[in-house]
Amino acid sequence: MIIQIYEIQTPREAEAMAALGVDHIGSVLTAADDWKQPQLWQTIQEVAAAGAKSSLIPLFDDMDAISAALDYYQPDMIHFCHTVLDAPEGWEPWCGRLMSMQATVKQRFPQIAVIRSIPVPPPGMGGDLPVLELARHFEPLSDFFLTDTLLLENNALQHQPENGYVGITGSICDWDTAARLAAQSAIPVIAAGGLSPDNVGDAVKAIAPAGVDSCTLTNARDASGRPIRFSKDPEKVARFVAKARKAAAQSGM
Ligand SMILES: O=C(O)c1ccccc1NCC(=O)[C@H](O)[C@H](O)COP(=O)(O)O
Repeated sequence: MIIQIYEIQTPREAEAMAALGVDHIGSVLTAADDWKQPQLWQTIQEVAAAGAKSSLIPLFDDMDAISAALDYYQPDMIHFCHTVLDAPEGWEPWCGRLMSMQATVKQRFPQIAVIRSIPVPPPGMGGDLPVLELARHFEPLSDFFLTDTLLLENNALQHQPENGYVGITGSICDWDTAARLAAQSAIPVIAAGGLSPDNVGDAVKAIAPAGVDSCTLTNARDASGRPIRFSKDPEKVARFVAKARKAAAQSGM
């Protein structure tokens, strides 16, 4: 069972995550014109030194900036999180262009694995969205899928926390759809979206994924109880790891 934790941006947090048993340690590049960050380079070096694997999300589509960042950071994985289904021109043309991006990454950086987020609506919503069909398009050019929660309002796509990208909602997706994706995919599927120490065990049993991922509900919280982005709560991460591994063992995974 792969344990993946996001929004690790400093060497100290990377060292702490690896010590807690986290396998994939994820970081984020928020802007194409600010992709080069020496502290993040040190963070990715720390991940490797600690024996974990680094994953990098570019929240931009500038292929030159993405290539320069991959050459500089040399992460183990690049993670693409596009919403895809919100494309004004329709999801299929946009999916084709995103597949070209993944093909370019694989050609230029064959040693870097590709994680592709697959948007999954909240429980009982968006049943007509082509989630499984979308995954079949991406599968030949991906090494991992990540199921992540796509926020909807009255079954219509609403703005995601990071516009144009699926993720960090702190809300669960439809686990039946996630389970169907895990069953149909020939590549490992990591379950994400609103996972916490309290529900990760149920998610493992419901989805039977190759891994689980968390961001919001393993973050530290401010005085008002709101999650603090880019600040992890080590005690929550430790409980998340323990509960996920216990559920995997109980399920014979
Ligand atoms: O980590 C981010 O800042 C991020 C931003 C935009 C899209 C995806 C992002 N992270 C990808 C992840 O795998 C998150 O851990 C995943 O979305 C789960 O988030 P949460 O529901 O907060 O657990």
